[in-house]
Amino acid sequence: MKKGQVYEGVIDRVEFPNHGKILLPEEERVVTVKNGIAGQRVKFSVNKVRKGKALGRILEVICPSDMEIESPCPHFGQCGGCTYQTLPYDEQLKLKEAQLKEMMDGAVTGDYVWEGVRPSPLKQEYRNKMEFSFGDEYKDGPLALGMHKRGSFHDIVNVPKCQIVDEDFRRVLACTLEYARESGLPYYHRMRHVGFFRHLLVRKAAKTGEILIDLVTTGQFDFDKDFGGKEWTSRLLSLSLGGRIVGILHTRNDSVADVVQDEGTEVLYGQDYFYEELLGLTFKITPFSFFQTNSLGAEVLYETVREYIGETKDKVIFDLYSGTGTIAQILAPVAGKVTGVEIVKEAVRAAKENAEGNRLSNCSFWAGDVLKVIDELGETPDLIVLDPPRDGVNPKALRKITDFGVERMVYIACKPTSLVRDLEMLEGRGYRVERIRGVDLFPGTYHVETVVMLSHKKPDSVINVKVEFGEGEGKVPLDNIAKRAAAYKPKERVTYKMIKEYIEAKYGFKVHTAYIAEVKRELGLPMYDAPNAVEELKQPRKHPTAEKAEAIKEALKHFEVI
Ligand SMILES: C[S@@+](CC[C@H](N)C(=O)[O-])C[C@H]1O[C@@H](n2cnc3c(N)ncnc32)[C@H](O)[C@@H]1O
Repeated sequence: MKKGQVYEGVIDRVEFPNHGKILLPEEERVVTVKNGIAGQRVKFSVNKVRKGKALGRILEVICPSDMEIESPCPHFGQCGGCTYQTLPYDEQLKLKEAQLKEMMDGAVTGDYVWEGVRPSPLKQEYRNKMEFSFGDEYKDGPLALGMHKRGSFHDIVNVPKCQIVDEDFRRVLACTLEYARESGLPYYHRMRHVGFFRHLLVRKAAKTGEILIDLVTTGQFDFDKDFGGKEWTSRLLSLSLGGRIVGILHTRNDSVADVVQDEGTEVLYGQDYFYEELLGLTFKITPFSFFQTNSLGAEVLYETVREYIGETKDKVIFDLYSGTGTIAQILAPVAGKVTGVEIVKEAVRAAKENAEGNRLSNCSFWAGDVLKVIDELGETPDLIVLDPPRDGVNPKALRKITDFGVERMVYIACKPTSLVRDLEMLEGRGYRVERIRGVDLFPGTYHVETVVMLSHKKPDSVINVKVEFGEGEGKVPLDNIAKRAAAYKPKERVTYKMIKEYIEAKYGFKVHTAYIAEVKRELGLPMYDAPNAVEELKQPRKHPTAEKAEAIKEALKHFEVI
């Protein structure tokens, strides 16, 4: 088998997140392809070959799987947003259940109660937030506004009929694209760093119907004179929508990174926030703070948290990685006190305002990194809820969290592979997994939320053992203890900085963080995203030279990462 060769085969199964496995017995290989469905006969090309494994790319689906239906979305296949639009929803759930259960069975050592995956109340039109990108529809235009094409970091596909958002999103999208095309201004080219249009952020609350719209551009053209921001605003306001526009904003972003970054936001109409309701409470949401993107699904998720945390009367609860304070406020009415910790200041401000608005006086919120802030809180929790970003919890922070020794913890994970890593440490530190339930907040895609209830193991009985240390019969030599302690000492997390410094000292050249990330990704190692990255990273990946890739691998070996 060689790189570039084309084969045909049937996808045997799909492993999390979207890795289809094709068995080729004549080649004695399993080829992994992305975004397929079990049972599909596909034509694929081989991209990489390594020992018994190979990576391929689907070129064509020759015969669909028996399970498949016609996609409700006409953009499916071209658009990089969804993976499973042609799978009936109950099959999507079965797939997520099987994948999640397999991962959890592999990660948890004892018995636990597996509670399946709860469906999203809405299968389509469920998102309350969408971040559309500007680009070229074809190589030389015209201007497009939509999603990244599947497998591409550059090309944009227009998605006027996107099915995971409702008609209001589609109308705002169409109106903005039409107006942007009329203006004749260019989109911001991420490689050449020239141009104007970058992203369109649309948020709409499922319960209140309030809509917030934010156009993100560079400062390379004048927003009023060249683009005509006022005219765009009045066109939006004249749209006939099911919901109500409460704010239209313009955010300037001249940074090179291809994520939405706020370098100054101007309110063109109304206000720079909107309100959403969850489980009877009201939340003020600002443009850049985290809020679950499926409001009705979030209610199912938070109900699970409330059920898993158990008896909370008079208890002190820590809500770590608290975002706009949703979980803290949902638990506060039945708890003694809840303390939230969140790194984004804007989210913390919103959380405090929200708690006031919801008349909850037993919540407090602290801005900062969980790793540092929990040392400064000056209180000890009885129960802990953890809802970390995609990378999971920093191992040093997890150590401190487990040091509290609370009786029960609830861990919410949006990336099960990070959860698997953290469960190993939690079990190693005396926690036992009691219950696990998935909640599907992202129909049509491979993403799934996982909620885990953990309890601290308490001894059933205590036996007193007398041990004498020293040399001689019946005594335990002291150096044996030191050796065993060294073997159990947890490894320190290896940082990008350490790898860079090692390589510079040994090889005399510098390596970019993105190169290290690329090599780690290639090796299938866990990745640590930027804490505040907005959803998916859309920057083109950087590829190191062979020499640098080898140096990085050697450094990873040196630090015992591989
Ligand atoms: C998955 S969200 C959970 C938010 C919230 N629990 C909710 O349901 O809306 C994770 C949150 O962790 C925050 N975060 C990321 N790294 C952090 C850190 N080191 N310390 C504190 N918060 C962090 C992010 O800004 C984000 O708001």
